[in-house]
Amino acid sequence: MERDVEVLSVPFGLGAGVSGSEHGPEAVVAENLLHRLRASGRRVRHRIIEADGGAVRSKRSSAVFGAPAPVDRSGDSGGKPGDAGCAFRSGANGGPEGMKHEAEVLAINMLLAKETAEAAKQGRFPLVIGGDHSIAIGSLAGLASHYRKLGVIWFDAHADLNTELTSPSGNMHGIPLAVGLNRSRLKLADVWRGAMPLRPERMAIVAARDIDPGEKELIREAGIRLFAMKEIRERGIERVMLEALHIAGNGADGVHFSFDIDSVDPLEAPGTGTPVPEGLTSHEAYAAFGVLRRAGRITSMDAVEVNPLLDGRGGRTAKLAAKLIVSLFK
Ligand SMILES: NC(=[NH2+])NCCC[C@H](N)C(=O)O
Ligand SMILES: [Mn+2]
Ligand SMILES: [Mn+2]
Repeated sequence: MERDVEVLSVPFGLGAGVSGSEHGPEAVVAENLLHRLRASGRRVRHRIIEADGGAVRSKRSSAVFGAPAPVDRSGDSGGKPGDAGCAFRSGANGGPEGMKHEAEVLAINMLLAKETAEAAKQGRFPLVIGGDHSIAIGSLAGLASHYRKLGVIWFDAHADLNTELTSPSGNMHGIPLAVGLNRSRLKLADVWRGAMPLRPERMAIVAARDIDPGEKELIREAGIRLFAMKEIRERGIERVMLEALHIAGNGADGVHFSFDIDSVDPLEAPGTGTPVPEGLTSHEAYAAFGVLRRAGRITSMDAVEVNPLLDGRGGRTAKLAAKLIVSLFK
């Protein structure tokens, strides 16, 4: 039986270094998303998850902490230790480890975790539309309380495996997968009680090509399977996806698909805050989604990091994201 879809819009962007991803859900849903999902024969329900009546979404650090506005880091993958930008690490903008907007990220994710846990429990398919990728913390926390053996397929130009100690940027969207593994100071169960930490053996990262030193070390040490662009080009995305499914689905009672739009090449998906060249073509992305749809193993999904403010006129990145999402269901 096809599951009903619970679309959870999360207009939250404070986990990213640049603003705009908080407008992602509106732009993606505006592409007739709900109607197109219903046309796939599913029952679809849509809810918007906001902390603080939504006030938090527009507040950046100056307003929240009374501290100076963040300096321009010219994309948040910069700021290697020793850079001037690293003043952030101990600056007034972050928490104890220099992470930015940690309290807001925790608050929104506690709300979201409740929703993904409840939807999964009711047998629905939680489809979380972000927002920056820090909201995957809440998705994972809720899902990992219902599914005791959750597998994860992580589509991303990045590994999102930094911890509060290794993050070069202080941006919370760089750490969600480390939180899922309970490798960070913030633990999955702090977000939603009863959440089981993810197992690295049931994790596959696809299309990552901008990985920080601390993340590389964690990938190596934990033995996480990473499908780099080189391997994708050599073997083809279909074969890679079958193996990714095999890994994530191994003994799993649920498989979460976390889709960061920056996995796709910026030539085709420019509307995102941390673009990295040499990514997937849209054709490869469709092929990947096709493999996932046919396998029928995916039980929940995030679609994150669409930034309409960087998308130019026409909103091609939001359009692509919506089309890809729909292709997972029909
Ligand atoms: N979800 C994302 N787009 N994450 C980008 C992370 C970039 C970089 N690795 C950092 O930790 O800041
Ligand atoms: Mn990401
Ligand atoms: Mn990314």
